[in-house]
Amino acid sequence: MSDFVIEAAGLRKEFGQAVAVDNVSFTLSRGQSLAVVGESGSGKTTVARMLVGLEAPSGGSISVCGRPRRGGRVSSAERRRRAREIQIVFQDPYSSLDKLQRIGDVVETSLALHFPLTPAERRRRALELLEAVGLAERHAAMLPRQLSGGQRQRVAIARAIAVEPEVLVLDEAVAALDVSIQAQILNLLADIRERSGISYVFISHDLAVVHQISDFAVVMSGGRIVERGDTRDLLRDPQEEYTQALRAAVPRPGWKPTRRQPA
Ligand SMILES: Nc1ncnc2c1ncn2[C@@H]1O[C@H](COP(=O)(O)OP(=O)(O)OP(=O)(O)O)[C@@H](O)[C@H]1O
Repeated sequence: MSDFVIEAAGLRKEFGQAVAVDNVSFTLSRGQSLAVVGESGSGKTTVARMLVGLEAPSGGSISVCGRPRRGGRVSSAERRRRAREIQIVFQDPYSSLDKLQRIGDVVETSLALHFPLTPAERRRRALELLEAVGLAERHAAMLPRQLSGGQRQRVAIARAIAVEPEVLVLDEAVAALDVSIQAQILNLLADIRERSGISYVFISHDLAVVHQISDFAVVMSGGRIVERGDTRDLLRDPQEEYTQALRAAVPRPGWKPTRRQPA
């Protein structure tokens, strides 16, 4: 069996006349964390959406866990199987959480789709998962609007890891959070990876964040990969002007964070 959990080869996506992604190839090994980095409009989100099947490639191929992903209609059993392989967490979990669904039920619904558990077992597992992302039992009874942006992002992560996927794609998953909350979520993700051996594809425009979470990075500009390598090397010694410019935006010691708008 292939050691790669993701093999993307020659990926391309056209929207009408516009080419959003052009000849993008990379692999991800089990337990690794790969960053896809680039400025706004570089094609990162389109790559993420193709990986999880939300967008069909115009060209190229994607294999997840050694199985080629083909477009077209898929059975619900196949959809469930794919969900066990790869999950995604978006920038703003609020829009992907049902506003009327209590937090405990969000996680339980995810479990119910994938595991034959009794209601009591499911409840227990949901509480364990919430605890694993730093939420308490009392949060289970709350609605999304009663939580902070950082707490909502924890719920989205709990819902995704409930499925025990091989790969988690995080699309600007900490971009809307305060710097201190970002750090908490990044630590949480690092813990989860260490405990479970999950692999990450971490999509971000922010090299400072990427530095903390990924082993390898690909740098995208205008839909193409312009540079790739070990994240530390890329940050220390970027070869491409574009990467150098991205790096220039990384905070240095003494830099004072400006508060971002909460999600
Ligand atoms: N559904 C769509 N229809 C038409 N054009 C699209 C669509 N989705 C993305 N694009 C275009 O494809 C290009 C890449 O967009 P994409 O969202 O992948 O970039 P990005 O690097 O993730 O940027 P951002 O961080 O701002 O989302 C952009 O020019 C965008 O306008």
